[in-house]
Amino acid sequence: MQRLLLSNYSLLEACKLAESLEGTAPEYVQVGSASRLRPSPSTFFGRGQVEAVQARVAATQPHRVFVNHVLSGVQQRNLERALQRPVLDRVALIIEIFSQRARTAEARLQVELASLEYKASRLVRVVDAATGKRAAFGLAGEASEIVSARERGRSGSGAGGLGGAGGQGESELQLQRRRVADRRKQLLRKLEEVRKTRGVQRAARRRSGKPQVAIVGYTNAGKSSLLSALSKCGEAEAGVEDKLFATLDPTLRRVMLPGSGRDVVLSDTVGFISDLPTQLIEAFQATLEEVTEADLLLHVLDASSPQVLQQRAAVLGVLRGLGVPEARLREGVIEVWNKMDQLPGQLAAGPVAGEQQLGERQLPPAVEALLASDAAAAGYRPTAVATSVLQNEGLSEVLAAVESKPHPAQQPAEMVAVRQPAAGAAPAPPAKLTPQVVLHDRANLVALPTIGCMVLAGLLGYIDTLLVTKAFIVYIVGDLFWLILEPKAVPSRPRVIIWHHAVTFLLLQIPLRHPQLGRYTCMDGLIEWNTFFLIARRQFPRCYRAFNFLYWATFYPMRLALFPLLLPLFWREMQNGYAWWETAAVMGTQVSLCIFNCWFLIASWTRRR
Ligand SMILES: Nc1nc2c(ncn2[C@@H]2O[C@H](COP(=O)(O)OP(=O)(O)OP(=O)(O)O)[C@@H](O)[C@H]2O)c(=O)[nH]1
Ligand SMILES: [Mg+2]
Repeated sequence: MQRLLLSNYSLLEACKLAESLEGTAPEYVQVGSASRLRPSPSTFFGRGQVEAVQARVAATQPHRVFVNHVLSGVQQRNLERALQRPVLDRVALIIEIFSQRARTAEARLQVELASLEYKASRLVRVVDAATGKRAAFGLAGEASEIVSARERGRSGSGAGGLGGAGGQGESELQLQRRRVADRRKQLLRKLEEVRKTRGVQRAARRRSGKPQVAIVGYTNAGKSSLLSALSKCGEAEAGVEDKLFATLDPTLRRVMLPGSGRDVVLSDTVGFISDLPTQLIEAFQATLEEVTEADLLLHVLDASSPQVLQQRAAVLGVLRGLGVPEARLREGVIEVWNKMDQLPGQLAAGPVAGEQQLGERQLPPAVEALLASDAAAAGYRPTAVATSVLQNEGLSEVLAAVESKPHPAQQPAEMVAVRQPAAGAAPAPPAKLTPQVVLHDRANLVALPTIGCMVLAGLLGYIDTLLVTKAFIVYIVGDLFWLILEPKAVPSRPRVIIWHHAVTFLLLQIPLRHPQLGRYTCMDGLIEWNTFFLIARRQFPRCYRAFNFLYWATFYPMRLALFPLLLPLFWREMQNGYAWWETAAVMGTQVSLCIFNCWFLIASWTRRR
């Protein structure tokens, strides 16, 4: 069993945080009040306070010590030396809780990135005094690998001499740094895929015209409970749990507004906390984009918490830090003052801070104070609703408040672009799915597999390749005219695609005259499967990963291997008594298609980057 010690900062929350670590039964020591602490740069606590903790550590023999502040690397290392135990600061503890909660691959990636960023900033050795071994802190396992090379060098100097050990130490530090940097790059790449997938899914939801409403708030305020109650999905499904950071992945549910019958999409995401580690915010960009991209925010507050005002300020701070515009904070936020049932004798559920209702009801002192301060500050005047999700009260008021908010006019789909990415991450592609594109895509989702199957059947000898050539020509001519008449039917570069179709049309004329060439043009036709995966990837965002994989798995062998391979095959065939202009047409068009494929590859890569 682990026991932890902590200093006072916000004791209640600190205890909850420490208890949130699975398998922890913490013991608390208060070494000073936050207001009176003047942090020492070397050990954070003053000498007397360190001695008090040392005495307590000697008496209780905890495995680790948790200090409920953000410590510098030096402070952490010196405290570890003084206490002879691993010391977790607030950031490390929160990251560790996140890592224990992470269930999905996406959450694990994000937590790993956060912990890597944290560790990269403090490559220090952590020693378990009890065993004398290096001990993991923060995230189990990995942390123990990252040790201070300078420390190593020093400890090795007794045996091996200063110079040699120091040099070895430095190179080891560099090695560790490089490993961290390599892994970081890898994680960023994977997370970029996640962001892209989410961006595409969001764009698809936007096209459906449903306003996006994100539930935000301090951890444990009741966000998932609200989602569960409004969407009538089960609590387990919504991830309701009485622990901090129970929710890490976004959960989306459709909810119908009773007045208009209109649907909105509600998303529940990770909860916030004061001093939320910046590493976590940056790593959770993919998840937090559900918040920054939302049309409306439902800010859930735990009205029963004595810290509710600080929590509210912390959440607003995080939202601002995420880049949510001030205008959205002023106009696009509904505050849900939850857990009203825990305030003895307090108000019945209902609006508490609508402009007319101010002061008309018996408000909890916290809300009173808030309204007074907001009135003084002027400007930030959210609609507020009091609820007790547990007792099913105030929910219809929440929906009415959502309904009353003007939703931003729907932007044209081509304007919908994913916002600025996290530092170091690549931008996701804009979603350019106009109705013209959607219609054209849908037609192709039927036509392309049909042509693809005919081509396969022709190659396997089940149907005449002349028939395949004719069907192929019908498709190419149809699509060519479609694009000439409506160039906006494709997301980009219609002229290049028109040129491609014209070249293909020309190539297909020769097997019409010489059916023996049909099997080669059938091979060319296999490419339509690749085009099908490209369009399916765009049109079925839920299956983005699968279609993306199939797209790239067929791209290289077909476009970059098969097409050039057909050049010598065509050439050999054309030696058997064809007119010179037929040879020139076949070779010229096939070379053009190879060039088109190279261009296509470069364009795809450029877009990815
Ligand atoms: N008394 C009371 N408890 C509530 C109310 N709403 C939610 N809870 C409880 O508060 C606890 C936390 O609820 P969640 O919905 O999981 O909170 P959350 O904000 O999603 O928490 P995280 O995902 O961990 O950030 C659960 O035990 C709920 O049953 C309420 O209106 N009154
Ligand atoms: Mg939750």
